[in-house]
Amino acid sequence: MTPVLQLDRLSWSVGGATIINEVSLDVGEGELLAVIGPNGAGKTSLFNLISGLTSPTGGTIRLDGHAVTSLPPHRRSRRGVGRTFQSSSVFSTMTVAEHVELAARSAGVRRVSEADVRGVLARVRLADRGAGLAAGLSHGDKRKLELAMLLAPTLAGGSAGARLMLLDEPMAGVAAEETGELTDLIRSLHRDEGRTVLLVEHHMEVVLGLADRVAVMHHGQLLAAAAPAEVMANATVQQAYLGDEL
Ligand SMILES: Nc1ncnc2c1ncn2[C@@H]1O[C@H](COP(=O)(O)OP(=O)(O)OP(=O)(O)O)[C@@H](O)[C@H]1O
Repeated sequence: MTPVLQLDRLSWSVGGATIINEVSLDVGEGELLAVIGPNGAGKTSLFNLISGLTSPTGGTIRLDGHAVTSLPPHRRSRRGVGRTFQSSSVFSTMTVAEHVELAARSAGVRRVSEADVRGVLARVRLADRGAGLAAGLSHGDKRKLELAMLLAPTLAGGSAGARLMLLDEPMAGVAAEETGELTDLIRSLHRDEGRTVLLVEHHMEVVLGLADRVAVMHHGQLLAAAAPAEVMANATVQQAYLGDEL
């Protein structure tokens, strides 16, 4: 089967520095791949390249076998690439439901009913929070809202929403007691709905609890991509972490 995502010698240099250095990686349909690595390894930069926020200076990106290397972010989003960011990005003056509606409309959905919005919010366990301001949500619930926004294109029979979800540190800023539920939610989007997930995460218990495979970045290079246990036992990976005193 053609991988959902294929990176071939992907590189990105800026101001004379090579930030991403010839990364080649295939991600299969329905796979949950965690991307780990010390601070500054290039994880977010890799997400920026895959989502189209930045353009590579070398190599290619394929989605479902088709080159998307030079497509702008909104065209990739229409092909099912959805992304969340390291810091949660909600609008303080908008309600929770309005966020979902906005995400649906910007994905081209014309008619958005209250029931549709409630359905998406229920999917992320925020069913009773729609009328409240997003600013009033806990960090964990803001993260759930961001996931709801990735699912929003499903409204009114639109597309299936993000099939390839790029989640950049979804546990950042989330209270310890909320991480379990958020982890369950990500697992269910992956296992129950078959969505392909790339996850950048520093919490190793979350990575080990979720990932089918772990990719390790270091100084812009891909050190390893393998089953979690294999990666943890890899001497080069251990050296990369110890060397950076993580
Ligand atoms: N636009 C840019 N211009 C110059 N350097 C950049 C730019 N974006 C990122 N970098 C540098 O590239 C390197 C990788 O950054 P990136 O944010 O991708 O790392 P990361 O692995 O996501 O780190 P963290 O775990 O701290 O979030 C860092 O040294 C960063 O300073």
